[in-house]
Amino acid sequence: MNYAIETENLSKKYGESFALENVSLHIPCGRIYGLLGRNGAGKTTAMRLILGLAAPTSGRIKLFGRELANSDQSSYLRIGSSIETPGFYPELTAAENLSVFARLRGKVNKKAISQVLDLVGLPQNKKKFAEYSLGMKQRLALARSMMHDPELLILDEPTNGLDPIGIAEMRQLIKTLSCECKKTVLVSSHQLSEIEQLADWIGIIHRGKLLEECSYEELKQKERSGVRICTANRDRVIRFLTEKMGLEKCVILGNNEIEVRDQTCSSLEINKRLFQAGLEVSQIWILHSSLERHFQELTGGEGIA
Ligand SMILES: Nc1ncnc2c1ncn2[C@@H]1O[C@H](COP(=O)(O)OP(=O)(O)OP(=O)(O)O)[C@@H](O)[C@H]1O
Repeated sequence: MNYAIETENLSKKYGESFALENVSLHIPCGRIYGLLGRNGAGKTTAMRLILGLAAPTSGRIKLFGRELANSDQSSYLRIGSSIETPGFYPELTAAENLSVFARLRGKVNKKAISQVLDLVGLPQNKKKFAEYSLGMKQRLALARSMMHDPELLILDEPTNGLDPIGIAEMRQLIKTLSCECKKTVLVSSHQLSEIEQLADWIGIIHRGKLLEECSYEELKQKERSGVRICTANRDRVIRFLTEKMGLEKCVILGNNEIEVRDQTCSSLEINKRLFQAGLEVSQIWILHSSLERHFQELTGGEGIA
């Protein structure tokens, strides 16, 4: 597989603390890669290191298959990014703002500005940036990162602060950029549902460490089901399940609740055996585990968002 970005044991220390510790990322070309983690997990730090905005403490970064070397910054020209809160001039319109940033890059292509504003769905009118809604500001930030038609987009929490409709629109826009414009996208979020609906590849980062990296399909396979039992005889039921039925993965959830994560036995069978043993069950139901629980397990119970 070809990777747009590869990092090898990338670490960043601030004082004595690791913001990022031995993180090896693999972002496949042409895909949407979601970097998922709680606030402070290290997502922005990873992106800043990849973009050369901060120097790693140790580790290596490859962009488009080439090791980043101080003398050669050409790979950065192939990247567009929107990281942290991008600054715009409040008294200028969207097109005027983009024109200023284009000038900083060396050339102003009015057609490209107009095209990119169309692409992100921003009207080309006299409205000033100061009068923009948050959603429009986010779109303009995306437009700015796209102006030079980069192959790779690095977007730090692009849906932050947006309402549900704005989130859905931004998601659709990113998908269009990937599917129709063939861009590689690295996008971060602390929202599990967001990444779940957007990304083809997912990296889960927690306290500076990459806990898991896999395709969306692989992650989906980790969803598993179980059986939840509500009973006043919790301790007797759990003894029966483990000793008499040989079910190993039984977890106490509360005073009256048990979860059987062992999938060797159906809920029907469990119910029947408990009934035959005279153990009263007030409720029993099949549980389809969500990815959220998988993450909770990965992060030692903390969950994602
Ligand atoms: N310049 C800095 N100096 C000191 N500590 C920093 C600096 N930048 C980040 N950190 C610390 O590194 C850790 C990771 O921060 P980072 O911003 O990368 O997390 P994040 O996953 O992007 O979080 P958020 O979703 O809140 O933006 C945090 O503990 C943060 O306080």
